[in-house]
Amino acid sequence: MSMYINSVIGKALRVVSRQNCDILQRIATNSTRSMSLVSGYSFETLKVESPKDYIFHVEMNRPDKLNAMNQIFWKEMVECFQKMNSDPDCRCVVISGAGRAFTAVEIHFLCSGLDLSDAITVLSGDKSNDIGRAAFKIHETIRQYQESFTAIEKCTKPVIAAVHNACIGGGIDLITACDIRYCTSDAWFSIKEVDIGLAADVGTLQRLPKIVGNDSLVRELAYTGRKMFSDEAKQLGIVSRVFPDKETLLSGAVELAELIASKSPIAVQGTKVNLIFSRDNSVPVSLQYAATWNQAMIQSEDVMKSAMAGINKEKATFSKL
Ligand SMILES: CC/C=C\C=C\CC(=O)SCCNC(=O)CCNC(=O)[C@H](O)C(C)(C)COP(=O)(O)OP(=O)(O)OC[C@H]1O[C@@H](n2cnc3c(N)ncnc32)[C@H](O)[C@@H]1OP(=O)(O)O
Repeated sequence: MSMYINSVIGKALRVVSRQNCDILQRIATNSTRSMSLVSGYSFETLKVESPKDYIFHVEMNRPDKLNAMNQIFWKEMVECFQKMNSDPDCRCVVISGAGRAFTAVEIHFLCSGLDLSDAITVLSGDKSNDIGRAAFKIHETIRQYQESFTAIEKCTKPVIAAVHNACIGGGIDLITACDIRYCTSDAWFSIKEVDIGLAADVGTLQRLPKIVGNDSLVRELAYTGRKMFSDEAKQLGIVSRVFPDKETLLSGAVELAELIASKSPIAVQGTKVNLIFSRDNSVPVSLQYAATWNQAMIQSEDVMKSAMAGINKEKATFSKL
């Protein structure tokens, strides 16, 4: 019994001393950090800033083209989210679009990096271009584009999509890979692929039905490409909050990110991993996975810290992960 008490006291002391180190470290960081680009995150199509401790704001940054997604974007998304995944200074991400629209995918880069007219040539049976080889190449490209949004799911830090104005085609693929979606009242959504003669192929058809839980409506939207406005998106649960304008949207998203980032990163990231696992697996298999996950994670110092903070009505701070 005394061994147990000693170990609890020992653990608690270690927790408190690390808490103090954390606080000092945070004060030091705060005094030097300016609200600017995060170093090491230099991209052409994405701007990454840190508005608050542990919060990263990724802004799609091609405002002149309404944040159309070009080849550089597809590549940079993977690099950026992989980097944030292993960055201990990042605990929660907000993604938004610069300028007047969230995103309107650039149609020139469909089909194996060719522009649309090249693609049409291939599809109309250009004999100089073997169909089998072209298909393999296109397959590879589509898989790469899929990875650009799967990278959002693979990043264990929660990602909040802040959508204003147009969210078209690939924009919906992107936001359905995010954890939480907020939008402005002027936001509208369109599964536009059908209008360019395509079945959506980078995530919408796979993820949206699991978000919405209304199969009939998903089919209606996907077969017609019709605009869905923010009130309908909210009613369906595609977005969880609607804000009057972009400014309030972004501050609402950052506020939510701050709350998430104040929790144990072990708990938050474990929750994301388990939610995604459960979405893709049966309840019994997912329960088994959760037990295996927590047989290790429950031993984290964060559990003790959280419990003590709760008892003492204090705010816990957690070491970097
Ligand atoms: C493997 C496949 C992976 C992904 C597949 C995804 C499929 C899709 O995303 S399908 C959807 C494709 N996108 C569209 O159909 C949207 C096309 N754009 C529009 O309909 C309009 O631009 C608008 C969004 C309704 C806005 O209209 P408006 O306000 O009149 O602005 P514009 O003058 O049209 O645009 C301003 C500027 O942006 C450029 N731009 C807009 N959309 C695209 C785009 N999709 N691709 C490339 N560029 C785009 C537009 O050309 C203008 O540029 P300028 O240089 O000023 O001319």
